[in-house]
Amino acid sequence: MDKKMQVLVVDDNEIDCLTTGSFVEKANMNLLVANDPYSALEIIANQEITPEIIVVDWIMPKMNGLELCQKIRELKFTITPYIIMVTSNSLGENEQNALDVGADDFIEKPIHGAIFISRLRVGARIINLQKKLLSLAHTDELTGLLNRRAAIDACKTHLSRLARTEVPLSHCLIISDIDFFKKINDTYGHEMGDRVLVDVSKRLRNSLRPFETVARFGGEEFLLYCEANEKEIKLILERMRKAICTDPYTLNDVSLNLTMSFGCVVIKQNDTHHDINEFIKTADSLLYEVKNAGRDNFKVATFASMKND
Ligand SMILES: Nc1nc2c(ncn2[C@@H]2O[C@H](COP(=O)(O)OP(=O)(O)OP(=O)(O)O)[C@@H](O)[C@H]2O)c(=O)[nH]1
Repeated sequence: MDKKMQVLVVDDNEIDCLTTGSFVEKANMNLLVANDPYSALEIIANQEITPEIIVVDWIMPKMNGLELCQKIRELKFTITPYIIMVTSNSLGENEQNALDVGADDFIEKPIHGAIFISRLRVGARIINLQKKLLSLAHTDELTGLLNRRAAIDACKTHLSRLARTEVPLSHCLIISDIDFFKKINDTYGHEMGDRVLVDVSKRLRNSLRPFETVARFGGEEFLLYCEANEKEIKLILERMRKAICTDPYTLNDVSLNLTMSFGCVVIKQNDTHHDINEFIKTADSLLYEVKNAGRDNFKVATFASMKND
């Protein structure tokens, strides 16, 4: 089931806030309340609960709704919130001003409950469309894994977390590639090749924890990112290698076995200022050492040791 839409109501008048809030709850949406624009900006900055629809009263002391709307539009969001401006001051010029500074909708006080709820639903439709687009832009259609662009974004997030942790930790970035994949396509056809890619994706995904990253990086190439030190990652990679090669891949009456090769760079806190592409390049060069040495194996090295090579 879809998660409830997060709606922030910003109004300095507590009674109006209660009335508007009751309509939000009637629309089966989750209500957040701010009695002044500064608290609203704090709630918006909170990473845990980003409001998706913001209902802003125009007339408020210190900062009015128009200014708040402008400030919100200067912020960066993954999903841009839908803003409904509310005012008792409904001259045509005001409506135009509100829309020009970035409001998506404009309604008059006193609020007509049923119409307001319908307008909240318009906002919810726009937010859901944005989510759908984002998911399409980030997902590999065949395997359902993150695609290359989303993988790079996810790695950047992991790296900035590593840079900020207080305990000494290390992370691992792995590039892995199915061995002789072209032969599978050539021998059994593209449909079997696709089936293999889907199955390999599942096996890789199941080998890491949910908060770690598994992405399809290219044709038969995958990027994985996890929290582990050198000793731990060797155990994880051996488990992964076995998960890939032990059970056969089947489609109709065809059943085949395959192997995979892995290059893994261990990243320490001191390395986090480097560009993500340097880590990817390093993992890739380790992968090609494995390919040249006969495949079906992994190679692990710290980023620092590879930089000094
Ligand atoms: N079925 C299928 N094949 C794909 C897809 N994307 C890429 N490929 C194929 O993957 C194959 C990759 O071949 P190569 O790069 O030569 O690699 P390989 O045969 O795995 O050889 P090594 O990596 O050296 O072990 C090519 O034949 C591509 O056409 C896809 O989405 N589906």
